[in-house]
Amino acid sequence: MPVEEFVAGWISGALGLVLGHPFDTVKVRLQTQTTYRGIVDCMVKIYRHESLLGFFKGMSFPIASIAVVNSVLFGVYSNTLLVLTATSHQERRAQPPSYTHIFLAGCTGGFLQAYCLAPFDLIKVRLQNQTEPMAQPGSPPPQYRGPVHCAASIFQEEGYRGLFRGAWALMLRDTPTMGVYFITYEGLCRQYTPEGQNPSSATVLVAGGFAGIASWVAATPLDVIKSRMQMDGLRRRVYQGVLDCMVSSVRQEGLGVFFRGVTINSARAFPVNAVTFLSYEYLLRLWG
Ligand SMILES: C[N+](C)(C)CCCC[C@H](N)C(=O)O
Repeated sequence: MPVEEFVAGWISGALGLVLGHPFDTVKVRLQTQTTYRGIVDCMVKIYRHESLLGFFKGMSFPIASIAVVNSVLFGVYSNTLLVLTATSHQERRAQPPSYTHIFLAGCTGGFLQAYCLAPFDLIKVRLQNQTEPMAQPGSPPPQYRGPVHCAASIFQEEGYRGLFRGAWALMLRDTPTMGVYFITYEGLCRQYTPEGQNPSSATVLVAGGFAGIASWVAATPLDVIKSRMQMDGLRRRVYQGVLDCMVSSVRQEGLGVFFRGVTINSARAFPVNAVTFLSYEYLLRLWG
């Protein structure tokens, strides 16, 4: 099995992740808390109350897990294409796979990465939602002292299954939208690249950026539900399941609830995924 896609996926994912984490924290807060009036209000409050560090809450686990998560996504995507079309990544410019195959490979990658991502994403969301300033002597300590403490408390209180809270919503979110992600990327690259050639860096940046936006716009409704399911269970359990969470969120807040965080998500998605795809393509070319 070709391994360079796995390694390239890991490194490129890590670069994108650091760049996008501050936006991600604002997004998660807007989706799950009602105290903020909008993006700017949320940013100002985080900065005043928690300093710049507040934006980087919950980042260490995603950094540690991105090795697994992004390498599974890109590695499975590329190897599924290899199975479906019998072409390796070196041959794919000359013999481009069909969009159906790209979509199917993206969905497969998305489905498997969601399983690896679920516990890490849960811990990230729980930590991002702690609004206490970090390390202030005298103030009451936050519920979770850090990622390991958070994982251990969830495990103690809710068992192994507790670590997979929201995993269903995450899988439903990522399986089709990772198909959208790769289709948009490939489609845009092909559109702006002469046949048989490699896309230019500018093309890769723009195609990657728009792939991020398109897939995140499609993913936002289930992203909101996912984040809410993950926060559920922290105190008392409110939702019975994914469907119940959808229905009661719409009843209480109207259909607009499905688009909470979509603006900040898109603003984050462009740079993150431009950098992710550029470094991914660059590394693969470097290794031949
Ligand atoms: C499928 N879904 C839209 C959820 C994600 C697509 C982009 C994934 C990327 N690592 C990022 O964090 O932006």
